Amino acid sequence: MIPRIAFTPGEPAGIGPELAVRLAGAGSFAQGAGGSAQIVAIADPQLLQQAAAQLHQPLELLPFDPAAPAQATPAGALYIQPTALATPAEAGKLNPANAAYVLDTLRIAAEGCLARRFDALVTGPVHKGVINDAGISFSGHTEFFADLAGVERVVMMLAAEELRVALVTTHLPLKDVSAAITGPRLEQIITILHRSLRHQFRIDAPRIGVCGLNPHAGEGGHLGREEIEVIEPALDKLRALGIQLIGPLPADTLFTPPQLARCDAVLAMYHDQGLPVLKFKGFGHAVNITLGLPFIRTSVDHGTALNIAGQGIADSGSLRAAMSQAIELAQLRHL
Ligand SMILES: NC(=O)C1=CN([C@@H]2O[C@H](COP(=O)(O)OP(=O)(O)OC[C@H]3O[C@@H](n4cnc5c(N)ncnc54)[C@H](O)[C@@H]3O)[C@@H](O)[C@H]2O)C=CC1
Ligand SMILES: NCC(=O)COP(=O)(O)O
Repeated sequence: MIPRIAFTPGEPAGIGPELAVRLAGAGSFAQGAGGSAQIVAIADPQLLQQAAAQLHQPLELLPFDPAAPAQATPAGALYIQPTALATPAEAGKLNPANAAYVLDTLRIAAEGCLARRFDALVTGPVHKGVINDAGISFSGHTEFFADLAGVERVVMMLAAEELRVALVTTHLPLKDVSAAITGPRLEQIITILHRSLRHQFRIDAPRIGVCGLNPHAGEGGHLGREEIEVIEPALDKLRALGIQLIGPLPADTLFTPPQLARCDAVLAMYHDQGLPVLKFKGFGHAVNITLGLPFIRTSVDHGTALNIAGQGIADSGSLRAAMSQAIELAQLRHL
């Protein structure tokens, strides 16, 4: 089976367009770890050709026909579903006029996944700020796809070699985190994480390490009571259902090698509790996976990198890893 993968390069002024060209050049999806695939870029063709010219790398854009059987993408090429920019993009210079274009590409890709025209979706980085500057409320792909698919709860998990970190809360101001950590939310998140580790990552009896929220996991209630009042009762309920949970442990204890060796995944309470550790371990080849959606979605571990956009020095390792992971998950789904 040749999976058909939708690919959105993301913010047109960021490194996404040049990473698309690098991805095509590497041809890693034609003969890569995940096997062969048909990659369909949902993007402005001129934008991709402009990036190819900047990199002095040829890029062939092949017309995408959803009615034709999926075919492996040849090295040096991408299939394209053309989507027009509102205005030409300049590397490194954000323009709110193109925010609607970015969201159009995401919507086309996700709707294609929901309609089973695509087997998975790989996203490049978007700039959340410029979309909001355009007057469109947007906090991230994760939340956008959950809304579009009509799913109440999804889980953001980033995976590098030997470390998986999932988050209870995602793009939330720190002052709102405590109130967002509720028993029902923890139960939903851990259930989705557990199910995905079993069925998508083929771990029979996953062990999940859970961070506390407060320093020293609350120090017995002297440094915060969320562990005692919310987290521990939720974990006890889930343990009674047979889920193996370690914690809540202080995050600075859980993220030590002996504790990590006991866990198949770590659940962090908020974005910057878990992701700095993951990025220290695997930045450049880690993959962001949204669990709990009705379709497979993976993404890069980095942002738009405006400071280096257009210079031809952006590392495509994480995009290639995200592509391989999506191909692998799509193939497993069809077994
Ligand atoms: N998957 C996504 O759509 C993500 C989007 N973002 C968004 O990206 C924007 C910029 O975020 P920042 O915090 O500046 O993070 P960033 O990841 O864009 O940049 C941080 C540093 O890493 C470098 N860097 C990032 N990717 C690189 C690559 N592939 N090769 C070489 N160097 C690379 C950058 O040059 C910069 O020095 C924000 O709007 C943020 O929300 C951030 C993370 C993920
Ligand atoms: N730090 C990861 C991140 O912000 C990616 O978010 P999303 O756009 O994939 O939801």
